[in-house]
Amino acid sequence: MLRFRLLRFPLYPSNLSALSPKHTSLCVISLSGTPSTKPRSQMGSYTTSSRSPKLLFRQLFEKESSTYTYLLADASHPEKPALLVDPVDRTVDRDLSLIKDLGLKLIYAINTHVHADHVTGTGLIKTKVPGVKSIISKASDAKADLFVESGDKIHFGDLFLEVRATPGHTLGCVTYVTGDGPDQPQPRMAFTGDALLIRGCGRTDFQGGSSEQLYKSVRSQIFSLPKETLIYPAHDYKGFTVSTVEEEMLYNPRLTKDEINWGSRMNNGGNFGFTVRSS
Ligand SMILES: N[C@@H](CCC(=O)N[C@@H](CSS)C(=O)NCC(=O)O)C(=O)O
Repeated sequence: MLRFRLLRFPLYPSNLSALSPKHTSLCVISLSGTPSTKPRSQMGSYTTSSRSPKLLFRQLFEKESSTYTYLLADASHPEKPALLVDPVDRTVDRDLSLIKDLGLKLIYAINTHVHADHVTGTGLIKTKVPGVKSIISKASDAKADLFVESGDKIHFGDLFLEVRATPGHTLGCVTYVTGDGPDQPQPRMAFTGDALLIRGCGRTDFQGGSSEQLYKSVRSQIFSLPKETLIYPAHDYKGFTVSTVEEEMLYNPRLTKDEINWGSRMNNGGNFGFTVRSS
């Protein structure tokens, strides 16, 4: 069975021994407090669903790791080609059953990064659905059938995802963004993995993590998208499902900080308006 290399980290906090020495002194951050002082009237009134005559879209949740898996398909294409973003092994049967019910043809199982908190369902899917190709970034140094890098496009029917490199949580993190064009979903949708979470971001204390890189990635590759772009993260721990670029630019308590304040605070568990627990 095909598995990515770094995958079987036990859940926190017992995984610390599996990580590099730098992790053991790291703080665990939990959220509290008000994220922003900016008035809500600054924000446009954007929809939180995407419109496309072609796209079939489902957001699926795995509760033990609080992970979102996303199903996208071109429902107007005769073969209804589909892909899964960040499938989890525990929920593969559920996801494949849904795909069968909807009459879709799964062609790709793709990952935004090598997940430290759960096992990707990609390998299991490949044993259950012959012909499915796994995809991950070249920079992740993981195993897969196909490797992508910034600027690549992943086509499914008439639709496609664009690849944007967003390292920082891990070296190989990428964000997949729905295409820009007449037949593509509007607003665009960004599957940000752990680079950008709703009102948060991925931790940077894992091997290959870099707070400086994460800050630059989010600013240059995600916040540069149209403001109405929908943000779909790989995890949510607070019950959120979707956000927009504009909402996160205004209210994300971490990414609204300037760069100088960001780096040292992220690395040292400093005050982002969060309660910080040192381990
Ligand atoms: N903060 C989470 C704990 C789980 C966790 O650390 N999740 C990772 C993504 S999976 S590797 C993460 O980056 N979380 C963001 C963070 O700020 O910790 C929780 O609240 O349960």
